[in-house]
Amino acid sequence: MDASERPFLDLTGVTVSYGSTRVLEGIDLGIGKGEFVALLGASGCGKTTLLRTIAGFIVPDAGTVSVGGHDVTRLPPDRRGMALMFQSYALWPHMTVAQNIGYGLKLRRQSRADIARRVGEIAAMLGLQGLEARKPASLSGGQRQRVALGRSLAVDPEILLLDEPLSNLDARIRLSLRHEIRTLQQRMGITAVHVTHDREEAMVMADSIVILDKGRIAQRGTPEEVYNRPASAFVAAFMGAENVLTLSGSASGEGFAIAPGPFNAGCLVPDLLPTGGVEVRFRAEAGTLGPADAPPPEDGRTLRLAGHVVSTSYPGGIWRHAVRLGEGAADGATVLVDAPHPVAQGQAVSVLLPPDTFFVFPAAGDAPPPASDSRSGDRRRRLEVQQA
Ligand SMILES: Nc1ncnc2c1ncn2[C@@H]1O[C@H](COP(=O)(O)OP(=O)(O)OP(=O)(O)O)[C@@H](O)[C@H]1O
Repeated sequence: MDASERPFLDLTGVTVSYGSTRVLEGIDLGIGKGEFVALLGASGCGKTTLLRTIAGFIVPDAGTVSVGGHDVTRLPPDRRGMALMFQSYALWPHMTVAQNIGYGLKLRRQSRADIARRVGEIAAMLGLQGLEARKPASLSGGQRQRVALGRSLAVDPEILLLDEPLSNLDARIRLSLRHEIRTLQQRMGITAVHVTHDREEAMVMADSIVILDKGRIAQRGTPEEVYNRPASAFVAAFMGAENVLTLSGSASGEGFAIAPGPFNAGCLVPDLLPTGGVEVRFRAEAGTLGPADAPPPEDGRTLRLAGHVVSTSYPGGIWRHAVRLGEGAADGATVLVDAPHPVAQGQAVSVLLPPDTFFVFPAAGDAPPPASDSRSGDRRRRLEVQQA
C-alpha cells in the first residue's frame, strides 16, 4: 500500500504478551487524522496495553505501529509526537499550575517568553485563568484534570492518548469535561485514542468505537453501528442488550424462521443463520408490554413472548418490569421490559418485540460470527435506530 493511502495512525498485526500470557492478538486498526476513537471493553481485555503500545511504552512481540506513514514501532515515546493523559492527574505537586502546563515545553527547551505565551493560551482555553500560581493540592479534582489536559495539549501533540482520564471525577464534572475534551480535540484537529470502560462516554465522545474482547477486536464502527448492529452476542450484551433467550429455528429463503416455543410465537428475521439454536438479545426499552390476550401481530416479523410480571420498579422516566416467561413460576427466563405505566405484579402479559429491536445470533457454543469492521461489513441485518 502507498504510504499516503495508509491511515494516519496504523496498527498492523500488533501482538503483545506479558511473559507467556498473550494480551493482544494480531490487532489491525487504522485511525484517520483528526479522528476520535474510543477503546471500549471489559476490565483486563487489553485496552491500556494497546494504548501503551501506541504510546511506545511497550514494544510489541509482532506487528507494527506507524504514524503518517512512518514506522514508529521502535521509537521511544518522546519521539512519537503523542501526549498521554492518565486517570491519576500525575501533576508535579511542587510546581504551580503554570509550571505544570509548561513542563513539556521546558523539556523541549523553549524560551521563557514562548512558554508563558503558550501557558496563557492553554489556561484561557481550559478556563484556568486566575489559578496559574496555585499548587495542585489547592485545586479541585476537575481543575487538576484540566491542568493535566492542558499539559498534554501545550506541546501540540499530533496524537492525544487518554487512559480513563475522567473516571476519578464526580458525575457532573465528568459530563462537562467529556464535552470540553471533545470540543478541543475537534478544534485543534488532534487524533485521539480514548480508553474507557464507560459505554456512554465512548458513545458521546467518539467518532468510532473499537470493542475489545480478550485481546482481539470484537467490532469497530460508529457509535450508532455498534449499538444498533452488534456483530456478535458479546458486543450486543456489552452494548446493553442484556435480555437473553435461547430459541431455535431454521434457515429459510428470506432469512431465519424462529420456531414457536413454550413462551414465544414464531417469527421471521432477516439474518442468515444455520438451522438450530439461536441466542436472542434485546434491551429493556425494546419491548412493549401488552395484555396477555393481545392478538399476535400480523407482520410475521414481530417476536411475541408470553409471561407474567414478577416485579416492578421505577428507575426514572419509565417503569421497569421483570417478566418471567411462560405460565408457571419456574418456566422460563426472566427478562426486563420497560413501559410508560406500571403493570401490577402477577399480571399475565405479552411482550412484543418489533423487527429490528432484537438481535439474533448462533447459540453460544455454535461458531461465532467473524469479527468485523462494521463500516465495511456486509451483514444483512438492517437494524435501524430504536430508542425508547
Ligand atoms: N505489567 C504487566 N505484567 C503482567 N500482566 C499484565 C501487566 N499489565 C497488564 N497485565 C495483564 O494484561 C491483561 C490486560 O491488561 P490491561 O491493563 O491492558 O487491561 P484493561 O483492558 O486496560 O483493563 P482495565 O479496564 O481493568 O484497566 C490483564 O489480564 C492484566 O492483568
